Amino acid sequence: MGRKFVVGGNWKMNGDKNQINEIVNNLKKGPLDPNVDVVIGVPAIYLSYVKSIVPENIGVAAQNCWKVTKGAFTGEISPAMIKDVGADWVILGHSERRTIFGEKDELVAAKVAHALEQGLKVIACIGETLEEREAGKTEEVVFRQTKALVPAIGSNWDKVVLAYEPVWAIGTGKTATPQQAQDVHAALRNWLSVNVSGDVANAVRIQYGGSVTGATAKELAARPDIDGFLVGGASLKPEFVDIVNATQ
Ligand SMILES: O=C[C@H](O)COP(=O)(O)O
Repeated sequence: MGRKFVVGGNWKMNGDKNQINEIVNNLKKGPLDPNVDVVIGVPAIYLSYVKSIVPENIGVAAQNCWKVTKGAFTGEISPAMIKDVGADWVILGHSERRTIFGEKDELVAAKVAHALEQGLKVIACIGETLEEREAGKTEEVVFRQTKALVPAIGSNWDKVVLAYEPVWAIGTGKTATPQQAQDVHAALRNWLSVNVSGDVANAVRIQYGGSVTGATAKELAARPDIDGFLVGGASLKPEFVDIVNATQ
């Protein structure tokens, strides 16, 4: 069976109730391809609100969480809390968490392990910086980031979506070419077949993220190892529907 296309909208730190109503109304209007999994990553403070207005067929994700259930961690939220308000996904290891907030591979892995243990599904992000790409280190970097996740994921690969997001393409308007993205996705799948298993490599969905728009989505989606997108800026706009429907 083929891999089901999965499109995430990562709103980042954007939106207020008015804008959220507009985005959700637009998603309701769609129409959204029923053969695509859609997940929206919303600011933590709006998780409950979004859950109360969004149709059941759209998944809701937190954009981060901490690595234990509860305790003295001011400002953090736990996977248990995310589940308690009805959301069942979390985005972890986003490059903005890694670069702005200094999250290292080990911390991302600990968060992934705990989120999975608590029953959340995880969009785990990896990707190289421009400097790393120009130094020819793209594969080295994404393999290192993925390797750190392997023990954290264990036998839960069916609850994980990998998001390959080259940092130089995020929010820059500079989308990776379909071939650049396909090459990294194929290399990742090959790495997984050698280091995890052939079954996991075949089944895991790998999203591309980085300046995806309604105009660029179709060509990217046509590549064999691109199984969906993680969309930032365009997920706040009506064109998100076109991105969801890119395989039609
Ligand atoms: O999580 C989404 C990515 O950071 C992509 O963001 P962008 O589509 O605004 O480039």
